[in-house]
Amino acid sequence: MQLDVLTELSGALSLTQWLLFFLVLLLLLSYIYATNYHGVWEKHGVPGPKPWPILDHTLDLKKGVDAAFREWFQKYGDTFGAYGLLPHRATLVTKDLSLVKQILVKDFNNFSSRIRPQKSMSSIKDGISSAAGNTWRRHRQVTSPMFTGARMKLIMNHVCVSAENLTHLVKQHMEKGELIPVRFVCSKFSAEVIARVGFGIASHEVSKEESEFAVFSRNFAKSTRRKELIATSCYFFPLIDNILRFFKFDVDFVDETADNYFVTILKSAIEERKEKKSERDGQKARDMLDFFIEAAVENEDPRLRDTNSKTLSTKEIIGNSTSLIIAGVETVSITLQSILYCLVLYPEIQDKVVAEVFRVVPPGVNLVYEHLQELKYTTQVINECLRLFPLFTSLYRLTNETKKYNGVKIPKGCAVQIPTGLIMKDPKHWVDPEKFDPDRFSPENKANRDPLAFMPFGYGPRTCLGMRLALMELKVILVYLLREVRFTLSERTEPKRGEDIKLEMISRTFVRPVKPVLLEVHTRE
Ligand code: HEM
Repeated sequence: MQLDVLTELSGALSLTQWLLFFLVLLLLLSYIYATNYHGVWEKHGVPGPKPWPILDHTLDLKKGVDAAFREWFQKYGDTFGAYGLLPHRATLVTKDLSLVKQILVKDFNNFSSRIRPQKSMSSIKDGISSAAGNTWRRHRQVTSPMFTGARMKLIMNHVCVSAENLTHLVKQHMEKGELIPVRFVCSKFSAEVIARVGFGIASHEVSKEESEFAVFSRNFAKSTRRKELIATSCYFFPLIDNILRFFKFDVDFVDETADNYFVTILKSAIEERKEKKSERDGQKARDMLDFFIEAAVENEDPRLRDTNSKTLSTKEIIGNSTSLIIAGVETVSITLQSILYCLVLYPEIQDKVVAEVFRVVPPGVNLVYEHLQELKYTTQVINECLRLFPLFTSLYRLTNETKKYNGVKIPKGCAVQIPTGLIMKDPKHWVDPEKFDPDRFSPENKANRDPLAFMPFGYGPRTCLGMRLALMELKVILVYLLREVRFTLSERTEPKRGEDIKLEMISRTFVRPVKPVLLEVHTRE
């Protein structure tokens, strides 16, 4: 009977009518799919902007995420519900620090998974920053001992060698009368540090003119306009992403060539270390790879399912290694770029930092770990740069189960976005927030502020794993550079004297200057 109806219908409709019918059906299904998560916040009484069908808030966000969020915070208060800020998710956005504390610290178990604004199918998908729940705990147990204070003290000499190499490179540019391409030279430094302390690769290998390790780690996260456009479409229809990947389109924010390069060198390094493992039994780990090898088990090992075991499969070791490279190279070099930019904008602050550096580490004295604690004003300057030029402007979490916090019900599966960039400029916590003022971080001023108002490295159990290493690198390099040279702006530099720096958001994840900073450099008298 049904077959008869269909046969009759197929005869009654022309080809064009059939095509139209399927087009309307496709649009209808797309509409249902793209809006099936709307209404969550209305149901739970969380205020927020109304989404557009299919486009969610894309049109509002055209003025910039910060501008749109500021407007919505003004209208709806410190917490609002939105849609599609993360791919195909209802997203709770909050700058209410007591709710932030519940999410990042007090009820961490309900928010232990991170959600990324963009998906990657590269090796990093098997590493710590993508790991969820119990798998993340296992990864963190293996990796945390690599970044303790005692470990930093042990590896500081490697950082110093790399800092010396960078200072030499800067002086070479200076002698040729060239401007300093700050991000380029700084990423050589941070790549060299990771190569040495991570994988035991000698620094002269990395400091070679355009070494592969340095070039690939600088270009590991590579975004193009085409990729950004595709990523935006995938927000509404994540299926598009899968289809494009199936047909081998390059849509990943991680550069495939760089990923292949690192996976290849890591595979052979892991094999080599495993073979020599028995020779090193009982000896202390020399680098991060040694820590990984200690935790290495076969892919099918049942201990991989035990949260408390310190184990990783080979795939996870590779994923963690590439995650540390991607997380450790550009982050430090872009931050160093902002710090040097702030120092040239405020020469009187550069003078104060230099005075402290010479007081703590006088000429002829070798820098040691204990000196770093004494660089109090330099640390204040670094913090103020991280506040004004945060690399990551939001933290993201995924809710494991439906729960109510401070009267706000957050349903299971919803994303949470904490706009740390805006919190670090919120007049509620910061007087005259746009002003560069390192004294905000004096002990007295810090004591009067909620610690959650300053989160450049995140907060709680899932905070940045490499924070200690990053801060050590930044302080060491400032000591080495500022003892030798002075940075300035001129008519030749980028930005020129009197011009403002323009920033852009890459892969909806991190912020960096649109044009790489180029500075003048002079010998310090
Ligand atoms: C100035 C430099 C850096 C900044 C501003 C920075 C910032 C951040 C932020 C905001 C997070 C997310 C935290 C959260 O979700 O609560 C993060 C995570 C992470 N960072 Fe950093 N980071 C820096 C340098 C480094 C370095 C040098 C390394 C290692 C070599 C590193 C490794 C990681 C890892 C592995 C994670 C993921 C941790 C996890 O999921 O458990 N970072 N970082």
